[in-house]
Amino acid sequence: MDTIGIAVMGASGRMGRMLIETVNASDRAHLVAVTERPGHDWVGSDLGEALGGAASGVPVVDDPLEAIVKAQAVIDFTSPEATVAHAKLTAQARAVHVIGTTGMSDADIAALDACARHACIVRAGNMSLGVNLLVRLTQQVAAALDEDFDIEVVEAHHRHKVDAPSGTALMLGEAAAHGRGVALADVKDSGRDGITGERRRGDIGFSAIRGGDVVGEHDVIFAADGERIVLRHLATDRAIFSRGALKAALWGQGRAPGHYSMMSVLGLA
Ligand SMILES: NC(=O)C1=CN([C@@H]2O[C@H](COP(=O)(O)OP(=O)(O)OC[C@H]3O[C@@H](n4cnc5c(N)ncnc54)[C@H](OP(=O)(O)O)[C@@H]3O)[C@@H](O)[C@H]2O)C=CC1
Ligand SMILES: O=C(O)C1=N[C@H](C(=O)O)C[C@H](O)C1
Repeated sequence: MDTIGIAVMGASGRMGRMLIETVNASDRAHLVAVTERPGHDWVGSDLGEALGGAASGVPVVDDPLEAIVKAQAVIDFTSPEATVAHAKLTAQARAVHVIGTTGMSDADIAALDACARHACIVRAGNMSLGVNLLVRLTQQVAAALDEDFDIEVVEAHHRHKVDAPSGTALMLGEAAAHGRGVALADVKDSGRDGITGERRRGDIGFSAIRGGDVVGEHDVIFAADGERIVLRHLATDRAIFSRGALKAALWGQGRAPGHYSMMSVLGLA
């Protein structure tokens, strides 16, 4: 069977390392190059040796274009700034761009939309099957309940995470808002502190916990007088994200240009 060539951006990161393991274990894909920032210790090395093992023949480069031109799919869990820069190059190369990076601004997303006119982008704040199913369930529950049920999204992550609310929490909030037929921007309440006043009816609240090595935990709470429904996802292994990303890279092959989500990849759209 033919395998597709993958470039992993940000190879030494928590997700970069996980993606390398997942691609190396796959019989449907192989690594062609990986990137790191200019000045990083690994740049100029063989990836296998950088990881402390045998030579792999896969170079670690600091020029994203050098990696992208070799690849049929680029998997990118880096930073918003880097991801937008990569998207422009990936669109020129007409490669599939799988984006897991979170913390994107509206301007970043508009830039990705422009790139998606030329190439297939699959982007999701969470690439796991379980979370994407939870997104669908959240929308259904929100649609079935009225505003007597207050919706709160609570998330927990490791101490190194730099953005809040998490990309997943925002996906869940969007799904709840969609189920209710409102725009999240109109009802979003994040970062409560001090004398906040009473909760506004219909708001969707967000709380973020940061600590230790928590991989990712999300609760969607529907709280009414006398009862509460809690929908929960617990991630215990980053492989759930990298397996989803590889699935998206394969799904995107030969796909028309567009800005797709994991819901399409998983058949949940
Ligand atoms: N959608 C999903 O399913 C998931 C999404 N994520 C998201 O993925 C992103 C990364 O998470 P995580 O792996 O934990 O973070 P890390 O900080 O561990 O990894 C990010 C890596 O990207 C590198 N990087 C940054 N800019 C560049 C650049 N210009 N060129 C090459 N490499 C670059 C970083 O290098 P340096 O350290 O030098 O800055 C680092 O090695 C986050 O936005 C996170 O929220 C995480 C898990 C699942
Ligand atoms: O930064 C992380 O680690 C994670 N980020 C994603 C998010 O922002 O939701 C997905 C997952 O929860 C892990």
